Amino acid sequence: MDTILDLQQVSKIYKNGDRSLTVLDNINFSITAGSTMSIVGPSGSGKTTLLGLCAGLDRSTSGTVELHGTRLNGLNEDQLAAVRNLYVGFIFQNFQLLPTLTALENVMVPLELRGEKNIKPRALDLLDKVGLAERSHHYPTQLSGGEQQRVSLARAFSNKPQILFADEPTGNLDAETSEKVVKLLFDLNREAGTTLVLVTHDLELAAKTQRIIRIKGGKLVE
Ligand SMILES: Nc1ncnc2c1ncn2[C@@H]1O[C@H](COP(=O)(O)OP(=O)(O)OP(=O)(O)O)[C@@H](O)[C@H]1O
Repeated sequence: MDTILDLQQVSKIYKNGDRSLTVLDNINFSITAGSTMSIVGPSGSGKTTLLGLCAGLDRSTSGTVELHGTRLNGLNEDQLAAVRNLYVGFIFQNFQLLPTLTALENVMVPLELRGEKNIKPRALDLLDKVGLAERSHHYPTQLSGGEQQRVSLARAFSNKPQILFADEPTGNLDAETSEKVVKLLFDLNREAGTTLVLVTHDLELAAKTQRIIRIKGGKLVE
């Protein structure tokens, strides 16, 4: 089986003046391509930080992170962004849609960044997939939390990611919308073979993934 993500002795220390906070302490794990995994643990235990390091959004203080065979340590910002554009989708806890762009334009951004052509119909297709084609011209503030989350999913899908990281994908959603979003995520895994890595407090959702790792006090307890 191919490994898509490998972490060796990864630590993260935040420095604030002369104070330092060790958030992650010697984390080791790897993920098989096409599999599903959840990261669980108490609030403040470092789950979001870990997800950011895995996705190349942030850098570890020590240790190595290898994504799709590329060692992220040592890459400059442009190289990191290129790796993210090629392989990674990310769904943020608070959606992080661009407020001055419509739903459609938000979904078009990764396609533009990849230099692809004929992107409008493709972005519309993706919005249709998440049930929002009719709201494509709405701005984020005109959409409910669940709708914004689905735009954020469509945007992440538009990258055709090899690996999708989702931080609390159901955190702000009602039960019905949450079910729809979870179905979309697992459909993507089944149909496109996208590796899923979820951070969640929802143990029912975590139990749907093939593997669960627990972070506690910055350490991994599997
Ligand atoms: N940029 C930063 N600078 C300094 N400290 C940070 C930074 N980002 C996170 N932290 C601290 O790191 C710790 C872990 O935060 P993180 O968001 O990774 O935890 P979490 O497990 O995802 O929490 P939650 O479940 O509440 O979202 C917290 O104590 C947080 O205050």
